[in-house]
This record gives sequence, C-alpha cells and structure tokens, in this order.
Amino acid sequence: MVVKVYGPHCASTKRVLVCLIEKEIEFEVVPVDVFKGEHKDPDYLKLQPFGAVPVIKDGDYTLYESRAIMRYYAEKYRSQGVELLGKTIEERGLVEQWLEVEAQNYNPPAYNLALHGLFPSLIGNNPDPKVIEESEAKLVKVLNIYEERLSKNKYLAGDFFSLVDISHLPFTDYIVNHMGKDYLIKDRKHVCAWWDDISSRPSWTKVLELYRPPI
Ligand SMILES: N[C@@H](CCC(=O)N[C@@H](CS(=O)(=O)O)C(=O)NCC(=O)O)C(=O)O
Repeated sequence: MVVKVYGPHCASTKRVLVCLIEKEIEFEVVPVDVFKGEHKDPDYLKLQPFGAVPVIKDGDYTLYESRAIMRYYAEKYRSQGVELLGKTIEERGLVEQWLEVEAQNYNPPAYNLALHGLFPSLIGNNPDPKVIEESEAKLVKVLNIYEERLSKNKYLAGDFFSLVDISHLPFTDYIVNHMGKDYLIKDRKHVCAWWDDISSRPSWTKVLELYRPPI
C-alpha cells in the first residue's frame, strides 16, 4: 500500500516527506490548500481533527503530527534506507532529547516568525512586530546552544544524521532563504556548517523542488 501524505507544500509536511525519501518508502501526495481553508473541511477534519497538516493514510492506518509520523516510519522501516534513530539506546535517547528541543524550543519561535513574517494572511493579515522581535530573541538563545553543541558534534544528536536534523529543515529554510534572517544561521560557524550539510542532502533538495513552499 502506498502511503498518502496530505499537504506536501506545507513546512511540517516536508519533515515527513524527507523522512520517507531517506527511508526509501514509496508515497503519493494529496495537496491541501491551507490558504483556501481546505484543512478545515469536514472530510479533512475526519482525518486530522485539529485541522492542521500533515496527516498520512497508510491503508486503514491514519497518523498525524509530523514528528510522530517520522518516528513511526523510521522504526517500521528500520532495516532499509538511512538509519535515522541512532544505533544504540543511548543514541536513541539523544535523538528523542533533541527532537523535543526542536519541537519545544526551536519550532515555536521559528513558526511565529514564519506566520508573522511570511504568511500573515493566515493570521488575519495582522503581523505583530513585537512577536517577530521576541521570536528572534528566543531563537538567538536556542541557536547559541546549538552552536556550542555543533562545535563538538557534526549533527545535533551526535556524529550521525537523524530525525532531529530532518525536523529542522523546513522552518530553517524559511529563516535562511525567505525571511532575510539568514544571519541567524550564517553568523554561527558550526550552525552554518551543519545547515550547509543537511540542506544539501538530495532528499531535501528533491522535496523543495517538487513541493515549492506557498510563498
Ligand atoms: N505539530 C504539528 C504542526 C502542524 C502545523 O502547524 N501545520 C501547519 C502548516 S505548517 O506551518 O507546518 O506549514 C498548519 O496546518 N497550519 C494551518 C493551521 O494551523 O490552521 C505537526 O508537526 O504536524
């Protein structure tokens, strides 16, 4: 059964798409136009009751939350494609730790910068400069910790590429390439080297090429 991935043009969905490509899992996409409110349609809400993208359908199995979907496929297809969960329980612990750091500390300010800076129509066309300023200040604190971590490890979970790095790709692409805030990444030597490495992976460049962000 081919996996159906809903909302490929959205950032969170791109985490899932990159994971599927790295694991060599066949998929098809179902476009969802969030600017037309298609993610709030009754039929979509039956799949994802919170009205957000992505959601996947794999036969009778439905799953939402991009990081949960990534973990599911990284585990289910452990024996194929790139190992994305580390090789030992200690490495897995670090993958889980840094995935939480990304979800709890990095993504919220990055998401706010994207909403207020790139997609104000999704918030009633009322971008708030104070939110932008506060979000950038939060990101600076997080990125300073990343700089120290990445001065000792090639990737965030350790010296191995993992779901953690995939999870950072979509919103960091917005920051570097669409917001004029590339200095947040490029002014930090080790963060910059990490970004250059992970954003040059064929899985990411392919997803960007196939499913252009709605900017
Ligand atoms: N925690 C969710 C977040 C999903 C999410 O916020 N999706 C956004 C799209 S994107 O910002 O990730 O590109 C969305 O549906 N936004 C529309 C809405 O929330 O109404 C996940 O990781 O799947």
